[in-house]
Amino acid sequence: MASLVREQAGAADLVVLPELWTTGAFAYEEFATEAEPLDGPTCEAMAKAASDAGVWLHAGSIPERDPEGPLYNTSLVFSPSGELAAAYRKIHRFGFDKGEAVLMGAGEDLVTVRLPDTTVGLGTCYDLRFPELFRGLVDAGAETFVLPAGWPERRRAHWTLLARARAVENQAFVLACGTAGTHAGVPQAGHSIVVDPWGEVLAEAGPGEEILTVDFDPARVAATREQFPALKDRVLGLDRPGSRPRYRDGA
Ligand SMILES: NC(=O)CCC(=O)C(=O)O
Repeated sequence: MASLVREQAGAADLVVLPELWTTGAFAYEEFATEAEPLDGPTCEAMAKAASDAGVWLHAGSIPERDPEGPLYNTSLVFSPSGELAAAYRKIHRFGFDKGEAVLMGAGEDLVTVRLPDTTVGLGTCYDLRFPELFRGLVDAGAETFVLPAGWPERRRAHWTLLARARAVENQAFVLACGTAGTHAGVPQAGHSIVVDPWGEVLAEAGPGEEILTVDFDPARVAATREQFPALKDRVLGLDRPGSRPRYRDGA
């Protein structure tokens, strides 16, 4: 993975990797054996790859071992000088009563990170189904969402639909990077996708392993929000701390 990142030197400003690529999102038995702390060998290698390539690197997520807590599914962002600029512990764990949902702890913090031209809000895979997370990230200043995933092929229609929905409703870019191949018997969707703030798909990968390259202008977020200021018309603020929605039955 580090050599693939290094190949982007001079070609990309930001490189994005998928979810749990050291194990596979469905290789549950490997989470504990492969988990490592945020100063472990994978983070070290990714920090070095980012600085060697001189790129911002969203290094996807890894199983994080917190010496004082449970495992977490943690996404990592490194600056071009190899600093860990952000770590996001996945809030919505997938699996219902098994897998990640029982093997990992839930993150509690919404995380944004300022890149030179855009503020990035972080989400991971299953998080894509929870619009309130992304609205919270918008309230924290996010203009671009970066979302590593290990999304199964059998729900690929949801992947595309939800990536576009999160882009349209938040008037933000969505950069969603998915694993390809088959992990622990689960065929992966691939189809990494980049959606613009109007909901149009700027680029989409195929089902296999691929490097998807896209040029986008972060200034389009402010322009879209100004030209079609729907975000200003939010009324209920159900997701705002202290808000008091009123519910009543019938007339
Ligand atoms: N790794 C995941 O979070 C999988 C999510 C998924 O399969 C779904 O939302 O569907």
